[in-house]
Amino acid sequence: MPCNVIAIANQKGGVGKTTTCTNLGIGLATEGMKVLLVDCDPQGSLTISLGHSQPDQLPVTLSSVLGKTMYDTELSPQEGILHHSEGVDLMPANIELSGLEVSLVNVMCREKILKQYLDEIKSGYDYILLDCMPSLGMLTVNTLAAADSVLIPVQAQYLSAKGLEQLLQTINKVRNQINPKLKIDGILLTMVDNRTNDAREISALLRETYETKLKVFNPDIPHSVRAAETASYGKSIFAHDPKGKVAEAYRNLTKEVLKLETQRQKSKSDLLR
Ligand SMILES: Nc1ncnc2c1ncn2[C@@H]1O[C@H](COP(=O)(O)OP(=O)(O)OP(=O)(O)O)[C@@H](O)[C@H]1O
Repeated sequence: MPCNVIAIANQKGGVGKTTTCTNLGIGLATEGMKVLLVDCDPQGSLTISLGHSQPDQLPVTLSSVLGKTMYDTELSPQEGILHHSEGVDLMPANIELSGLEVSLVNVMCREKILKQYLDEIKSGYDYILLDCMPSLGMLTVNTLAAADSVLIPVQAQYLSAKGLEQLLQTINKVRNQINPKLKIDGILLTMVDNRTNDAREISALLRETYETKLKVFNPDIPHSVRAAETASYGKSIFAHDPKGKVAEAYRNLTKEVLKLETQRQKSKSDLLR
């Protein structure tokens, strides 16, 4: 199976990108996939969520390996990659990534530095998930240029829905100018509290607005205090609350994502016939 690179993106902060990256990644690893999670956010939330509470003390991070890629310095394939007890690999990040984003501006092929790096290591993985930062800057453009597809977590709130249009425009631009094969896997509604009318209405509105053009994953990810706790324990929802509704929702998402790949492989082989 070829490696699938999925960017988990939304320029709005706090919508569940890191939580989705962690739980989808560990979900895929539980299904036997070889998975690398890449923290593409200088806040280092994914790195912290996977148990590295002091990302600034890590000797090698995404900024170091991208720096080496930029200046054609030799890089060993496993350099800086950490292993998590639940079966996924992690390329961590810390605040140094902000500095790297600034220096990207003066580099040739600046949109494709992350892609160049991933092309070197992707043969060892079935899935690489990119946890994007909450912006549409050069790092996010790098993730979209490197990805085969984008998965968009959206919190069921009015303002999240507005920001989605901007993100879809950026994805279109990247598709037209840099990465014509970029697909959208779908929108994932997160932190849905079905006890409130507001959340139910917005959730229904988002489905109504986008379901004709894009996949909206079913079911939503419910809101749960247990899910909010996982980052501080450095583990997934499957380890922290295996029988809870959020674990079940992320298990379903994992199955949906695997199904998408099977469908793509099938349509490719149908085309070749
Ligand atoms: N299903 C959920 N129920 C309750 N809280 C959640 C859920 N999913 C995520 N959270 C919490 O919401 C907050 C934001 O989630 P997360 O960090 O995954 O978002 P993000 O989009 O990656 O944020 P940023 O844009 O800052 O990187 C975190 O405190 C997280 O623990």
